[in-house]
Amino acid sequence: MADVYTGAEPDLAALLAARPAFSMNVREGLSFESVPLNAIADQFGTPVWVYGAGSIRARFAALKAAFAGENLPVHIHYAVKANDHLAILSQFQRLGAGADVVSIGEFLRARQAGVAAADIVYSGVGKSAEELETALGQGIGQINVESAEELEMLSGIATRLGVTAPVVLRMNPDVDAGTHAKITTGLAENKFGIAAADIPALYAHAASLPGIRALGLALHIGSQILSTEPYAKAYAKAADMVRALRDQRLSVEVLDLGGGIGIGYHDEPGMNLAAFAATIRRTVGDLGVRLMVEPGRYLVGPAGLLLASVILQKRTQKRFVVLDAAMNELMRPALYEAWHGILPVDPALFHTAQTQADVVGPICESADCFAQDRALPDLPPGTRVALLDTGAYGAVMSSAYNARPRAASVLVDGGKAVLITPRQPPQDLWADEIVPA
Ligand SMILES: Cc1ncc(COP(=O)(O)O)c(C=O)c1O
Ligand SMILES: N[C@@H](CCCC[NH3+])C(=O)O
Repeated sequence: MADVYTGAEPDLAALLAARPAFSMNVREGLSFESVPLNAIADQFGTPVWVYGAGSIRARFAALKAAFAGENLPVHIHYAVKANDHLAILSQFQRLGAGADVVSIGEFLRARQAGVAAADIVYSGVGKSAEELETALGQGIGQINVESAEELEMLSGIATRLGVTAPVVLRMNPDVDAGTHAKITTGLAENKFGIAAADIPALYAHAASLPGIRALGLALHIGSQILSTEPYAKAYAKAADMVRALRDQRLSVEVLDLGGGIGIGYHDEPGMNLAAFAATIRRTVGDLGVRLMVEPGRYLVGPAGLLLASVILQKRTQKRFVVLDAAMNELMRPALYEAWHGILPVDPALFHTAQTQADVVGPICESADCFAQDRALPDLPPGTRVALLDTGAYGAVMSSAYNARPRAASVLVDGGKAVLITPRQPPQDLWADEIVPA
């Protein structure tokens, strides 16, 4: 194994060691699921999103195994918002996952990828009448209602269509998920869900409304949750609510436990899946309800990377590494000050002395910065870097800001890379714009 690379600086080596889908070879450089990233960049150009089907399968299997370890029949609904590419959705469809959607666009994407309407759950604080009508018309499996107003609207639409809407009420448990303020959803001050105090009366009302079948409760307290503690608190409140509803002789068949399972981006450990499953069993395992979860980030975050090339390095008061990828591709650092690992693809670069650098894109915003004061080797123009753990909330949040066309994406499976989105020709950016005469 003489050509396996072992000489990286500690931080780079630790990033690599913690990610089994990556390997470093002195001849081929950094590979992802056995495909050299330089070969992908040579063939498809940069910036390019790279997703790994093997990683997706392994992560789905690990989550299923954790539930099986607790003897818990929990159905997994993949949260489409994390990565809505049809190639990714069809991976989950083949694995037997349902889908969790928050717009009719996501619903139609999941349908297009072959997910049965009955296996789709629809959440969101502002579903339009048109969206609800389409979802009901296609026989959606579950609508997670987030307000009394939405419930009335849905009852009217379902009655008009002559169908029964399968409804779950989303309870806001007022629990702090201990995550970034912009991605916490289960506090009373957040816009999501229905206050716990209002649930009993609204559930009883739902059970009596025409066109509505009240199936149960849902909750989702936030994203990138790293400890089981907030889950334990929220799920205990949900269990109390199920019992209270049953005491009122209301039928509760479903409990949707939401998503939010966190991953390790830097040196923090990701969620312990066994502990998560044990928390579910302990808090809601004996309710005799159909349990479901809606993870997104956990399933796809580490299964993707953004591959970029260095345009140039410049030095003012500071050292800047300017990439051909920018905040329009990956918004998380600008939006949440999120930390993403950055690995050089060329093994020779691992040897060179590291100095502090800001890694930035070409966009005219100082927020267009992927990393500040990051210890990195010299990165000459044309060399490639991988921005790690960007399979979730990466491409889905990208924009065309600064008239930057959409980057290509590639799916790696069985040691082969296949193009799944071509790079957008720049002229497509204005192809559907109308200039009045
Ligand atoms: C209702 C709902 N379900 C599931 C998810 C998926 O979250 P995550 O990607 O953190 O698992 C979200 C996003 O936070 C959500 O709002
Ligand atoms: N977009 C967020 C997660 C939001 C989850 C959706 N409710 C992120 O990148 O971390």
